[in-house]
This record gives sequence, C-alpha cells and structure tokens, in this order.
Amino acid sequence: MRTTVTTSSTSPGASVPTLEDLLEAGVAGRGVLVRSDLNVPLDGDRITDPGRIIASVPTLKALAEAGAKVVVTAHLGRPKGEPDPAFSLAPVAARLAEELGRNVQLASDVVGQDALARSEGLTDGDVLLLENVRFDPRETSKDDAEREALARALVELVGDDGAFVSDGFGVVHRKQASVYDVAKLLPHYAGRLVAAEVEVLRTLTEDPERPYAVVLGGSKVSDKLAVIEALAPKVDTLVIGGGMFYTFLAAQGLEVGNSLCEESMIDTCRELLDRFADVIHLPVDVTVADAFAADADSKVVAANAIPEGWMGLDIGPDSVARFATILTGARTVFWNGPMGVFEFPRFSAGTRGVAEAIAQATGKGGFSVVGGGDSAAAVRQLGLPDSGFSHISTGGGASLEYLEGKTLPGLEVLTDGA
Ligand SMILES: Nc1ncnc2c1ncn2[C@@H]1O[C@H](COP(=O)(O)OP(=O)(O)O)[C@@H](O)[C@H]1O
Ligand SMILES: O=C(OP(=O)(O)O)[C@H](O)COP(=O)(O)O
Repeated sequence: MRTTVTTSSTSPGASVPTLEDLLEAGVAGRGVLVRSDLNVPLDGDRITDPGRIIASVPTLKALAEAGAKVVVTAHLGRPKGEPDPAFSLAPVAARLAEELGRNVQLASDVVGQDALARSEGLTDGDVLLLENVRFDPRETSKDDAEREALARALVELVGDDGAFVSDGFGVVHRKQASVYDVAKLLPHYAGRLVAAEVEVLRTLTEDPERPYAVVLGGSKVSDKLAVIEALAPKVDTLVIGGGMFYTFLAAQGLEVGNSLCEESMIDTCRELLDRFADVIHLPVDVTVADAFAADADSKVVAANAIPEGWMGLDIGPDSVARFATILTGARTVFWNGPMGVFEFPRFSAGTRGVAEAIAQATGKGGFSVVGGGDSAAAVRQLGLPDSGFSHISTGGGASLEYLEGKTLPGLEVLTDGA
C-alpha cells in the first residue's frame, strides 16, 4: 500500500512505501532494521515521560508479531560520539520490553562484536535494541563516506535480504547514518508513526485556518532560531518564550544575566525583530532564579530588568496573560518548546498557562498541534489532558522544519522506491 507522503510542505506528495507494504510482502524470518526515536527525558535512569517509547510500539509490535527479526537503532540525548553510560539506552530497553510485552535484548555496542553476535542469534519475533547510535561518531558525521560506513555496518546486522523501516519521526530532519544513509542501502518503508505524523502536519500546511499562531520555546536555541525566518511569513503570530527568548533580549542590547543565550545568533535575532516586528511577540516579564535548581531563589522581574548574575527560567504572569489573549483567539496553533524549565515546579507556570490557552483554543474548535519530546512531556507531566490538543507530535525540530517547508532528508530518502 504505497502512500502519498508529502516529504516537505512545498514539494508535491511522493509515493512512499509503508510498513503495510512490507508486512504484506511477508517478513517472517527476515531481518528488519528499524530507526525509532526513543529519546525520552530521564531523571537519572528514571524515564520521566515514556511518550516516544509508547509511540514506537505499533510498528515494532507489528513486525515482531509478523515474525521479523527486529533490530532497533535509536539515540538518547547528545553524547560526544563515544560511549557514555549517562546516555545508555538500558532504561529504555527495559521500558520498551514492558510496553511491547516481550523480551528486548540490549546490545552493549552499536555495531560491534556484541551487536553482531546478538543479531546472528535472533530468531523470528525477537527484538534487539542496539546501544545509543550516537556513541559512534560516524552517526552525525558531515562526511558522507563516514556515515555510509556506519550505515553499511548497521545493514550487516539484518543480512542481505534485510529491510529498513523509518519510524523515528523526531529525527527525520537529521541527515544521519541511521536515519538517511541506511535507507539508501536497503529496501525502505515509512513506519506507522512516521506516516501518521506526516499526515497530520500536512493538514497544517494546507491553508491553515486563520489566525495561525506558532509558539516557540525550549532550549535548542540555535536549531530553532534558524526556523523563524522561514516560518514568520507564513503565520499571523509568532510567540517566543523559553530559552529562545534571551538571545532576542540580547539583540535589543538588554541584560540577560546568566540566562541561556546564543551569542552567534544575536545579529540574526536583531534582523528578525526588524523584519517581523508585527508578527513576533516576546515576554514582557520573566521569573528569574539565582541558580539552575528546583529550590533556587526566584522572583518575577520585567524582561528589561534581569539582574546581573540571575537567569530567566520561566516567562512571568503578565506575559502569560498577554500570550493567552493571543492564543485563545487563534484557529490554528503549533507549539514547540516549553516556556520555562517546567521540570522544576516553581518554573512551570508559564508552560502551564500557555498550554491551557492552547487547550481553550482547541475547545473552541481550533486546530492545535504540540510537538517535541519535552513539550509533549510537559503536557503530560503538568496533568493537562491530551484532549486539549488536536495532535501531540513526537517531533519538535522535525515538525518545525516540515512546517517551514524544508525537505526533510529522512523523508526524502524514502521516496525513491523500495
Ligand atoms: N529559560 C530556559 N532556560 C533553560 N532551559 C529552558 C528554558 N526554558 C525551557 N528550557 C528547557 O528546554 C527544554 C526543552 O527544549 P527542547 O528540546 O527545545 O524542546 P522539545 O523537546 O519540546 O522540542 C526543557 O528541558 C526545558 O527545561
Ligand atoms: O528530541 C528530539 O527532537 P526535539 O527536541 O526537537 O523534539 C529528537 O530526538 C532529535 O534529537 P536531536 O535534536 O538531538 O537530533
């Protein structure tokens, strides 16, 4: 069942083979490499939100039940291209086993001796999770040959008649070995999660009902600032909070104290403020802290009066009120990135306020999507009902780049036939 998957919001739909095609062809006894996004938030080795693991289950379960020898590759966080126990997928393997209701082996390496030996020992319906693929520096290398070498090693684990299923929606914007290069070497298919996510985002790009508001926050500042230029002309309102905000403050020559700030993007932010003054809405007040800690001293200050030595960890109440007015009146909302460090209750009010305003817009018949590992986690952690949003996406950066109109490498590579 080839499906028309729109690989970017500006290119026409392309025919992409899906998991259903692979299942129809039969996978019993066949090695299938699956790229999942299992990048869940952790507190030590406790998973604080298993959303991405749960979202990966339908594809993995279908393959295992159909008798495939399933080899899963995934990343966790941003380790420095070498093994680091703090970024081990061990807690994820245990949780995945629970969710799948079947044993999940964890290889202690990515494509090394243990991965090879375990993959050779797989029987029909077995699931093997490889250790964090970003422990191998070739995964994120800019050098095509290096990435291809890792891809070849991954392919070896599923044998000559293997197949590749791309199901890590949160990483399809990354041109990385396990996302992009492997698809060039194996018959490839879009997994159930990828197909479903793209379908929802497509509806957001096709003549969204106005007013259309995008809310940006979070901490991946340089990644997401790059998206604003392309997104701003497409929307009526761009609300900016979270860690994204302070580079905009610095661009206005204001004090940011110890807040997150991307020095190299200050000029870009200044230009964005000049060009899109009528679209961009920034916080007017912030909650600052004297340390990055749950029990830090904190106070609300005007955004233009951050004391030296303090850091902004949330947007303030006046900002929430202003943003809520804008958002409750919107007919289409996309939100990526928490408004503050919601993991610390004292700095979660901004994220809660914005989430509640979006939920109100949804309740009035608006269409809303929240995207991103931490944003989705925030919605659940703050006890907000899933029903407040039309769709909760597993991908933040991936969704944003899709909405921006970029061609996503991990989707594009699936279109050239299996
Ligand atoms: N003002 C801030 N300073 C530092 N970190 C922040 C700030 N606001 C939000 N964050 C952090 O941003 C993280 C999420 O960012 P990001 O990965 O960009 O979002 P998502 O996973 O939803 O795409 C959260 O862990 C949150 O604590
Ligand atoms: O967490 C993720 O993206 P998101 O924070 O944009 O939702 C994905 O797992 C991608 O991770 P990356 O941004 O380190 O490539």
